[in-house]
Order: sequence, then structure tokens, then C-alpha cells
Amino acid sequence: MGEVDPAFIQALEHRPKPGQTIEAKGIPLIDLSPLESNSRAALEILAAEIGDACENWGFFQVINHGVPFEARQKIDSVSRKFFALPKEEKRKVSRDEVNPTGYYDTEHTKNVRDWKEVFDFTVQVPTVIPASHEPGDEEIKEMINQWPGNIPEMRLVGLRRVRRRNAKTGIQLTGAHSFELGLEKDRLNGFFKDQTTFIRLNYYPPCPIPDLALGVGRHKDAGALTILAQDEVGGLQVKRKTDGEWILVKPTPDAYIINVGDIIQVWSNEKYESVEHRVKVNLEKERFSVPFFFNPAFYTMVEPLEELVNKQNPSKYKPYSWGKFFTTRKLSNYKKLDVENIQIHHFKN
Ligand SMILES: O=C(O)CCC(=O)C(=O)O
Ligand SMILES: [Fe+2]
Repeated sequence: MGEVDPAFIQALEHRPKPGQTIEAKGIPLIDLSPLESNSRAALEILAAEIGDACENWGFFQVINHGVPFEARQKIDSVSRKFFALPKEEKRKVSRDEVNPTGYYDTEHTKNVRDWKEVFDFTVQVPTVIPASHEPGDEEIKEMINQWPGNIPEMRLVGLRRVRRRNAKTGIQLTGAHSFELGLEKDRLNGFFKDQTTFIRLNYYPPCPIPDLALGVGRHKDAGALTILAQDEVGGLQVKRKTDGEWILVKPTPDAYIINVGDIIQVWSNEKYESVEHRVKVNLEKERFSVPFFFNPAFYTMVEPLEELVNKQNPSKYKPYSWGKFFTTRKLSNYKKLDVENIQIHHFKN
């Protein structure tokens, strides 16, 4: 192990099984082209497919999503260029306790350090969040994107196109969810008007101890839903609902992986569950991925949708402020805590 910082070492029960390569045959691959058609029948079939995938896996892959392949390649190439910069260059755009966007290489998940580097930027300008996690503090602040001076193309066209197209896909997918849940198709749109969505560039360097550390430790995504591009290396593992086994999500060219986040779990009053996932690292290969975290406005009070709650199916959660949840998480990711990070189960009825 030599010089590896013990902060990276996972507890025995959370380490990946050496050599494990079970791939998820069952993770559904869904064709999104009906989203562009006006056929109600096709949309109904699609919504049912998405509903099944969300109930059974919490994860699915999509093709024919409408994001141009060149836009995806562009984002991949700027990401590779950025992470290849010397550390002192990357640190010039470091995230800090005031501004949570930019570069960062010391994230902890469940209080163990992740074997990764990240770069975060928001999709909407301006993106506004609470200035602090203190419940009584009503001050707000803008998240300011930081761009490295030596990669001018990083803020340009390719990113914008992916941003716009993915934002549209996010809205369409929540539309499909609404449909499946028996709600009006645009029932959820209002929550995303002042969205706090952000895109993360993930870089997982080769790791000398791949059986002891993880690229990202086990976690659930806190937002509404995540749209993820992974490269051909693979490493994302999903906890299968039926037996708790960790299943590798097979890299599929030009597909995006979608997963339900905590907010959809709450909105749907647990019809859909946010599923645990983690990332394995690799002895020889580096890996890149790009999650798009689709998040509502900071002032959203998250609670089960009233149309889905009744005497037989009472609300399972108390309302919580998304903005405060978000800033509490952001703050606590900076350091190893002695206590559990904020979780939606803290708001269970
Ligand atoms: O890199 C991946 O495949 C997934 C990363 C992830 O789960 C996250 O950043 O929340
Ligand atoms: Fe995640």
C-alpha cells in the first residue's frame, strides 16, 4: 500500500469484491424517440417502461436521447484536457466554502475519501442557493462558475448544447414520470424554473489499491434525477433491489444512464426509490464520467405530491427545504464528519 492515505480505505464490508464483473443484464435499455413523437399511445408505452425501470431498478439506460454525439465528445475532450493540467493549475479554480462550483479532489462519501477529482459547474446562470445551511438564515447567494483560463473552449458551444439538450431531457423525463404517476404531464415543470442543476466532470485516476478504495463510495443521489455519461472503462455499480448484490452497469456507446434521486422518491411517496450506487476504480485505467444532476429551485419544499397521498397511502415524509438540504450536503462534503450526513430518512413520518 505504501504511501496511500488511509482516508481512502473502505471498511471491510464496503470493499468491492476483487475481480467481480457481474453485469446487469436486467438494467433496462430504453429508446427515448417516442418523446419526440406526438403519439399518445407511444408515449404511454414509454412511460410504462420508465415506470417499470424506476420501480424495479431505480436505474435505466437511454438511447435516441437527442444529445448530438459531437457535443458529448466535446465535453469528454475538455474534461480530459482539464484533468491533465498540473494540480496547481486545477487548484486555481478550486471550490471553496463560499462557492461550491469548480475543482475539488478531497470529497468524502460516508466519511471515506473518494479516489477521484471533480469539476462542477451550474447549468443555469444565475443559479441561486441559500447563503448558509442555518435554518433561520434567509440570505441567498449566487453560485459562480469558475473556468480555467488556459482551456477557453471549456465554457463554449459543446457544453451549452449538452446543457440545453439534457435540461430538455430532464424535463421530458419528469414529464414521463408525471404521466406514469397519473399526474398532468407538466405537473413537475414549475419546480425546475429556477433549477439548481449542476454538471460534474468526474475523473478517476488509476488506483494502486482498487480492492480497498472506491471512486465514489456507496450513496444515493440527493436531487430529482441524474443523467450520466460514462466512458468505455466501466466501474459504476448499482445495488440490485432484489438481493442487494452490486451489479456493474455495462458501458453502452452513446447511451445515458438515468437514475431516480431522493427527491423523486419523496415526490412519489416511495413508489420509486432512489437506489444506492458506487464506483469501482481500476489499477491501470483512468475513467471519466459526466453526471448531470437535475435539481429543483432552492426554494422548493420537497414533500410527497398531494395527488398521490390519501388515507390509504398517507404521506411518508415531512416537507424539507431543498436549498437547505443542498447547502448542508455541500458543506459537509468538505470534511470527515463524526456524524451521519443529512439524509432524507431524517424527514420520515
Ligand atoms: O462515475 C459514475 O459512474 C457515477 C458517479 C456518481 O454516482 C456521482 O457522481 O454521484
Ligand atoms: Fe451518484
